[in-house]
Amino acid sequence: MVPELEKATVHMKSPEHVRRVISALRKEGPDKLQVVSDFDMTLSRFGFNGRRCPTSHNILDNSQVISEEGRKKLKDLLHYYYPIEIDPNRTMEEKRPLMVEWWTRAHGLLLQQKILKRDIAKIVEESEVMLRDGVNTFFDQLHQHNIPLFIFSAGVGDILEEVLRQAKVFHPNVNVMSNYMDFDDKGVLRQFKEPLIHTYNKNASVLEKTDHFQQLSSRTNIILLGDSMGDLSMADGVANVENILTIGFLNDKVDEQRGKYRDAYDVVLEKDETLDVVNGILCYILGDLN
Ligand SMILES: Nc1ccn([C@@H]2O[C@H](COP(=O)(O)O)[C@@H](O)[C@H]2O)c(=O)n1
Ligand SMILES: [Mg+2]
Repeated sequence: MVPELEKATVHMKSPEHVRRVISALRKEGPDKLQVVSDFDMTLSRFGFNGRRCPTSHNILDNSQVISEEGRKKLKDLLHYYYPIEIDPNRTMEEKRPLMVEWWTRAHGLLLQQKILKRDIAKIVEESEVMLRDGVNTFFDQLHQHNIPLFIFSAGVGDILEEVLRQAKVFHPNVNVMSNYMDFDDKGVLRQFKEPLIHTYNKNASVLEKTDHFQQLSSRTNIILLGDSMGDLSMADGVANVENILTIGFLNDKVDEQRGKYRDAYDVVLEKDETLDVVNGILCYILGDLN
């Protein structure tokens, strides 16, 4: 039904459940469907040619507008907190305060740097960010069929929006919820807007000021894409979910995290830098409409 599900990167705890959900999504059609996706390391690539690709935070951290000392401090934070973020032996409850600590300290350092709004396009242009292979097909299929795509990211909203703009995929069906920068009247970064979104609070608790999911109340079928265990709660704010297919990219510490990912996500894509499987599933669901 979806040849891409035969790829060696694909792992499913229950292929039968996956088949059943995909059939239901196809039967009910695009008018009932919405897609909820993480950004960093889900729509963007984790690595290329053996090197890590930057997250939306890293795009800023590594840029020339940050002093050498600032860059070093931001890197030190990454090296300390990232292993905690992905540690399969710690609970989310243990991780939450530490993630708040990481984001707060990193944003505090960025605030000391006099980042200008007008520099964002150049910062992104000069970065090493890469979107996953197949990203154009993904965005174009959703746009063509008026399927809403909600990008729910603990990254930096202004940066990720610019990445999408430069890739020419920021279509009107795309909405973003993320950490946005607040600039003063001279265009200098003065703070990050509330609420702070980190890896383990991507749920209805930070969506109070938006009625995005309420506006889409007839779309009770969901495809959810993520790369973290925290991403699994991104669609918790959707009422009356009928069918949900969760697809998880397992990018890092694969052997250690495999068990948890296979238990939690319907489809796990191990070290797969493409959107081939997602596109194959969408292509099947949209079937004759394509
Ligand atoms: N200072 C920081 C804080 C977080 N990160 C990474 O960003 C990712 C969050 O964005 P999503 O789009 O994936 O929600 C997360 O994986 C952190 O590792 C960072 O690079 N720097
Ligand atoms: Mg991510």
